[in-house]
Amino acid sequence: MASNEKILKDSGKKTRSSHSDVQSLAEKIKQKALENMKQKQVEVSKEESDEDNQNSETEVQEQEKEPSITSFEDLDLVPELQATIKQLNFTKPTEIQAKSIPAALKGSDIIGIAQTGSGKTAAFAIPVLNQLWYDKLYNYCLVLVPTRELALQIQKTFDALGLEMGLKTCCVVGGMNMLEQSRELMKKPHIIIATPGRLMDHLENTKGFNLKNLKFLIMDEADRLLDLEFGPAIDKILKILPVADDTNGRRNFLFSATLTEKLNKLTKVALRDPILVKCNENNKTVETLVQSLIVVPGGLKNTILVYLLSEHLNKSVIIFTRTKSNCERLNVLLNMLEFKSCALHGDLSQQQRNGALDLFKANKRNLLIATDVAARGLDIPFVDMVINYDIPIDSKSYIHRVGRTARAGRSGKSISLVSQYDLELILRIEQVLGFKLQKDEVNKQLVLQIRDNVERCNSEVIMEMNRKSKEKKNNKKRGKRSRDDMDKGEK
Ligand SMILES: Nc1ncnc2c1ncn2[C@@H]1O[C@H](COP(=O)(O)OP(=O)(O)OP(=O)(O)O)[C@@H](O)[C@H]1O
Repeated sequence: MASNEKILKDSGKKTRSSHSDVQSLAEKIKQKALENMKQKQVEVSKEESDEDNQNSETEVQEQEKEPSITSFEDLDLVPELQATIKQLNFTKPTEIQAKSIPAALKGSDIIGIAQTGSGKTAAFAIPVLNQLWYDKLYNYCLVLVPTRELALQIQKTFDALGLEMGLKTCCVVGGMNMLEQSRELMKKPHIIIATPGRLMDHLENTKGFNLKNLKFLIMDEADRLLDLEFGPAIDKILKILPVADDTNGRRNFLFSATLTEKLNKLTKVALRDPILVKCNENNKTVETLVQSLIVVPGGLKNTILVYLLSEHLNKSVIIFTRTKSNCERLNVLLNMLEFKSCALHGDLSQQQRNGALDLFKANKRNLLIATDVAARGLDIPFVDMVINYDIPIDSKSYIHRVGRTARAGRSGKSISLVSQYDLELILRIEQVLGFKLQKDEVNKQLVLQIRDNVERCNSEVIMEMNRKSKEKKNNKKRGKRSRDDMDKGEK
């Protein structure tokens, strides 16, 4: 396992840069960003405030402030569900559960807004399963989510809560075998957890599959699903689903940590007099999360990351990057420096993605390097720390990323590596959070001493990655040429 001493020994070189230069450079960067900030009048999380300002036609009634129950026994749930709740050691309902489940059991649509790691999945799964016990219908509930990993995770939560009910669930996500999914859908599952694109594929192409029986539509990470990226698929799905306006119509639950009820896009979900349940709306992130930043002078980001990981050896850490190539590069670099890391990003096959997550969850790798595909929803109970190697471009991504730690009341830490180009983003995030992130200091001498060796390894990694991508391009060209020759041969 790498450590700063080991990396130091390998480098051998002494460095000459003075530390006060690094300090004064950081101050200069900060001043520059503040000037830019004032000059550009950067609005606080512009996309959120734009949505907030748009009038929404969705009339929402806010749930009373105090939760109406303090234990799951206060809820009129079927014994099979009470039993599995106990088996899962859910001793008492979280705030979002205590506030939203009673309203859901009474038949209301729900807009649930609560911090990351606060139990939103069970908040929607429990009322659905309780009603399913009476209705006993297949294709009963559709849960839409933005990522495949989150779909697989929510399926496990439903399976655990529905263990005593003979529940059948089906996960319909991209990157997995379409035919196998069709066969699973033909077995008439009660609960379908899906990403929008693949669900549309099945609705359009899988014979005999339809959602006419649908009684519940759940949108987890609803604000992400209502983003432009998912727009076409979501619109098509909503057009196909049974209408929500009559008394026996479809029920709707929308949940997220960063949903705002003023989203004018909510109207297309056709919510029926939804109850708005907001928990801790003033604190975007949980109190048990310690958040800080390190101002990184140019060219030192890789070194400071390695320094931090060496200072927190054996800790379970998720490192977020903005790009897949940074994700891949860091994974190769950290493994070269004898860290135990794995990568999770959208260019990997689903099998590779699932494999990386399983290795990390089983603590066979204590470092997971990921793009924002892993930012929302993933519930890995013992993540000690989140490091933003690249600062996310919007405050919502920041809130979801750091929310991968400090879950279910546990403590956690996040550190954001801030270069001179990121200071405006950080200032904007701090304005959304409502407080300044504390600034961590590093042992500059040690950082400067390991820099040469880290950067030498990094250059080797970049050369190797460039060689591989050239090889891949040449193979593609060769493949294309041989197909063209074959075509010519056939003519
Ligand atoms: N009542 C409860 N008591 C104890 N633990 C709970 C309870 N409800 C949920 N949990 C646990 O809390 C963790 C977080 O739950 P969940 O993933 O549903 O949070 P979330 O609010 O959906 O988070 P995110 O916003 O990141 O998606 C899970 O491990 C879950 O098993």
